[in-house]
Amino acid sequence: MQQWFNVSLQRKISGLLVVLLSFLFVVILYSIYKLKLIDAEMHEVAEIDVPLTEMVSELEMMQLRQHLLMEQFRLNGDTAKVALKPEQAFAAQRDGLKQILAKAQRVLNKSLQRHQVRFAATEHQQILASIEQFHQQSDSFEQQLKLALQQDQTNNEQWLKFEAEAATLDQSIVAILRHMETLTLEASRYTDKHENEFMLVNTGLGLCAFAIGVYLTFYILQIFRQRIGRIQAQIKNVQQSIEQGEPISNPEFVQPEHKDELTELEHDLKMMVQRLSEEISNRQEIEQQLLVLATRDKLTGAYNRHKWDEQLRMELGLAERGGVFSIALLDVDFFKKVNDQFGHHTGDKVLQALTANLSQRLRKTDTLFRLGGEEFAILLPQQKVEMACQFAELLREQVASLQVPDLPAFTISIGVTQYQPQDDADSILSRADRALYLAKHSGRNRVEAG
Ligand SMILES: Nc1nc2c(ncn2[C@@H]2O[C@H](COP(=O)(O)OP(=O)(O)OP(=O)(O)O)[C@@H](O)[C@H]2O)c(=O)[nH]1
Repeated sequence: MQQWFNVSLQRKISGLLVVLLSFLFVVILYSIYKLKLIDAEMHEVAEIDVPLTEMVSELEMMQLRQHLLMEQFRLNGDTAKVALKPEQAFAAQRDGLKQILAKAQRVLNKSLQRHQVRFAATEHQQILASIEQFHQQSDSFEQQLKLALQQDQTNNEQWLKFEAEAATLDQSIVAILRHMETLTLEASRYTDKHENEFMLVNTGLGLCAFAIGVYLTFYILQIFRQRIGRIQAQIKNVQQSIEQGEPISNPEFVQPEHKDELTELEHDLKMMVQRLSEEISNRQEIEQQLLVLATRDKLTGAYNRHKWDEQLRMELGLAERGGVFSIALLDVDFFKKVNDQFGHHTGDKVLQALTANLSQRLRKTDTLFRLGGEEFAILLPQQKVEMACQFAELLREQVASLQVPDLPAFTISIGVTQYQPQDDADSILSRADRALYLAKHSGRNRVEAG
């Protein structure tokens, strides 16, 4: 069974069709066999039972005629009133009777020899034996009647004896007739029964074949619908992910239980979806890293000069339409000494500590940039110079009081300026630079506005 699931789809469908066709083949074979049987039975009825039924009718007629004859002879006792003499009348009667019985014997003998009698063959033989016996009784009766008539002994007593013997013959004939009738009736019932069986079984088998066909069709359609549905869902998933540039949500990857063309296709598609999902995730990660590299300073993590230029241009654009903003330029005091005294590595640590401290204090809208060396800038949107100076003073104080283990204390000087109409990137930066220069030359660890 397990192997069957692993064969190709074409072989699966072919297998199911072979099952269905085999079933239909059996149904057809059964029908042919049953039809032949019924045909043989119909032949038997036509060749045996119909002639026998006709003979039964003829024998009944003969019997009636014999009764009439006997009655005539008995009542009249005068041979002149009937067309034939009694012995002639009985001989004619006997000949007719014998002819019919001989015909019946021929039909039965022929059918028994040809093995056409399928039903109750022994009973047919019994009929033959009864007919034979009747012939003997009839011959004996005829002899006695002939003798009695020749000796003219046809008195009442004699007629009563003949009547009794004729009644015995009658009974024999009646027994044969009833036997024949019973057999023909049972034969037709037997044929009817076979026909009904044939109809019933064939209808049942036909319905079974139909049910199997319908089941197989729906089974195959269901398999296709499920599998193709899953493949379509995966393709849709991939399409959405490609359109949105997002990794594929929950890409399932289940090892297929059985192998055929569709499961292999499904499996390949899932592999492709998984790889695509990984590639999209990797690409996003790389894009994120590139973005960080392009906009952030590697040492401190603050935004770099490139980002500063971009943000400053944007802020200038907004300010030209009526906005306001300030910038603060800040520089570590005597940083060269830190480097010289504690080493370049400690100098780096100082820059990192400064960045971390400033970043903690900034508002969400403010941004810190490292412009180069130990020089930093803060962009303060919607801030006038007074507020910006107050904020810069706060930052300066906090840096001055900063104590970081293994790092020397350090201070910063800050130059603050506000956007002024007609400002561009260079002019506003130059003004801030001049303010910083002033702070440096005024003793450092100071905030100056420009
Ligand atoms: N450790 C370290 N030092 C740097 C880095 N960038 C620049 N410097 C050093 O910073 C020092 C700046 O020195 P100066 O321009 O003379 O300024 P200063 O010593 O801070 O003096 P003032 O600014 O006048 O207070 C130089 O010695 C540079 O080598 C850096 O990324 N790391």
